[in-house]
Amino acid sequence: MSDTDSDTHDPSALRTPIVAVLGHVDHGKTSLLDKVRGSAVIEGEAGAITQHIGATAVPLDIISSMAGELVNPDDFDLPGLLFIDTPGHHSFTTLRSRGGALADIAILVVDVNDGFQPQTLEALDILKRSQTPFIVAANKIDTVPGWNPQEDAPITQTYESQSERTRQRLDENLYKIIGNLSDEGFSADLYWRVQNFQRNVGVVPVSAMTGEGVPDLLAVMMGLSQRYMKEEMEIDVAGPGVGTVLEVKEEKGFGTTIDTVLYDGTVKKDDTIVVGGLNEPIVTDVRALLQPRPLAEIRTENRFENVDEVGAAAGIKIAAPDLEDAMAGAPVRVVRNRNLDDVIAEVQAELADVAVDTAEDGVVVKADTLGSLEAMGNALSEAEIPIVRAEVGDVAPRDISVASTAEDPKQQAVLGFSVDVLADAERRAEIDDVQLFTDDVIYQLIEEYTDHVESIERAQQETILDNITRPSRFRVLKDHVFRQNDPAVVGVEIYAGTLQNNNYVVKWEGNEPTRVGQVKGIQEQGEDVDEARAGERVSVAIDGPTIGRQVKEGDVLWTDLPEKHAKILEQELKSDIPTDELEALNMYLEKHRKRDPFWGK
Ligand SMILES: Nc1nc2c(ncn2[C@@H]2O[C@H](COP(=O)(O)OP(=O)(O)OP(=O)(O)O)[C@@H](O)[C@H]2O)c(=O)[nH]1
Repeated sequence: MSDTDSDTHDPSALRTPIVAVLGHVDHGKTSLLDKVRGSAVIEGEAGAITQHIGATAVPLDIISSMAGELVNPDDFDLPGLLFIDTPGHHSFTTLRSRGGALADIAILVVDVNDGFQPQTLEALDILKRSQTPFIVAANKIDTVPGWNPQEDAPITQTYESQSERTRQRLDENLYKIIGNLSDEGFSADLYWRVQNFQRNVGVVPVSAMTGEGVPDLLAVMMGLSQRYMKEEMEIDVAGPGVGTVLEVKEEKGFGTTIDTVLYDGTVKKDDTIVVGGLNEPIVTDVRALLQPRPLAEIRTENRFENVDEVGAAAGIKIAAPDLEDAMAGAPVRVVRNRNLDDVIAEVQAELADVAVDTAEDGVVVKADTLGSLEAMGNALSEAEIPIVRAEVGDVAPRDISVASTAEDPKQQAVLGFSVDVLADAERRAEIDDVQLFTDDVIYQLIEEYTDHVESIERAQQETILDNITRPSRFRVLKDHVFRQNDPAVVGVEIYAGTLQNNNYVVKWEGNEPTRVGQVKGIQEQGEDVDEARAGERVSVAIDGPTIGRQVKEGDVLWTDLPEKHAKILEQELKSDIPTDELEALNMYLEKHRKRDPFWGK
């Protein structure tokens, strides 16, 4: 960093970049956060890192001592990094600010052995959509066979301590990850080869277990923030605070509180704030600003410490009246010296931004936060599942009532993402026959619902199939005439399809079909059966013809398919009938269409 740069900006006016951690389950998000926090505590001795509500602030000097020579504090004027404590893309989608992601920068954790997994792709999709710069932590390098661990060392030093073979194994896995990133449209490389972090994604090999590569990770994040995000970090330190609700929580002695990440300005005790609520913006006065007590004092009666003022970026618990309807993911704005109506309008505009498109008919969707509701909206729209109502909150009886009025049984469903189902809602669902789906992973939730839709569709098809005449083609066997007529009884072999009792039978002469009679019984080896399938030889009683006249030995006969049935079979049930039946159907259609090209269309 040049001197001129640091001269022109007052360092106190730059806020801490907010960092979020994403990745597939078990790839090590929590461990990596713990490692950074744990190392920071050791490096900084007591009190150097500050525990916020929902976040941990690691100041620049601590980062510098953790990263060693990789981070020279004189090169930076950003105050450090603020790590959001809840990993995963769920919290990431919750953490939004004016139309974008609240996190300024993200770490995508990928298990170096496991590689890309479904939630890695989901996380990438979210990062792409929100245009959040990110780096990839290729985690668990210590599990590469033959690994020689170097506690907390930078990656170059670690590399030098590995055997040729081990290094090769690691490299292979790293290049696989780089290839996967490229498949998803991100040009990526090992971080030390990346010149422009705005254009290329840097991959940092790390171990959350041994701390190897953690110095590199911190250095890259500091560098990236300082170089490309400094302007966005400039805030009006004394200005009215702006933040996002992380969580709405009941707190003994304080009533309903909102855990908030403040990303601009300050919030003070007694400030009037506007908070996004379920029905309308909530206007209230800050009664208390609460921070967790430092670790050493955690045993005291009171878990929180009262403060008079907080500046961005910070995680803070706000206690104020009337917060019951506050929504996680909703905006929080301090009014201070401004027109209240203007601030309310700003909050309303932000809420309108995340409104999910609803249709006349569709499923009911509930989610725990505004951001996750929006993510559900996107995912459902991609899956072409219409939504009739989308709201933040637990599944309540009135959601069931709405779902129960859907005409299409497939839409008599409630999809709840990361929410609870209230007991009376569950009872109501049972009575009203409304299907409830809840999950903490969006794609799984959608999969459960589409499976359900498919099973309904299958059942519908099966009912149709039960009521439809099935095609068949069969031959009257030579020397198997057991009775001439009233009814005629003959041995037949089914070539294709299914011959069923009571089917009418047709014979083609040239292009002309003639109905010759009706099946009045099928016997297989002396036993009465309802149908005979392709390949089987059975004896059939046919009421109508006399053998030797309308029907002769060796004749090929067909089930007489009503035109309407032929049409349904061809247009809707093709994939539901066996191949041989389809073959019989096609031959039958072809015969008819020689005569009348529009038959069965
Ligand atoms: N050997 C090794 N194990 C690791 C490393 N990082 C994480 N693990 C282990 O991998 C498992 C999953 O780690 P977590 O940190 O819980 O993973 P996560 O991504 O936070 O998982 P969820 O929060 O469940 O999504 C744990 O058993 C960790 O001990 C690493 O670098 N090396």
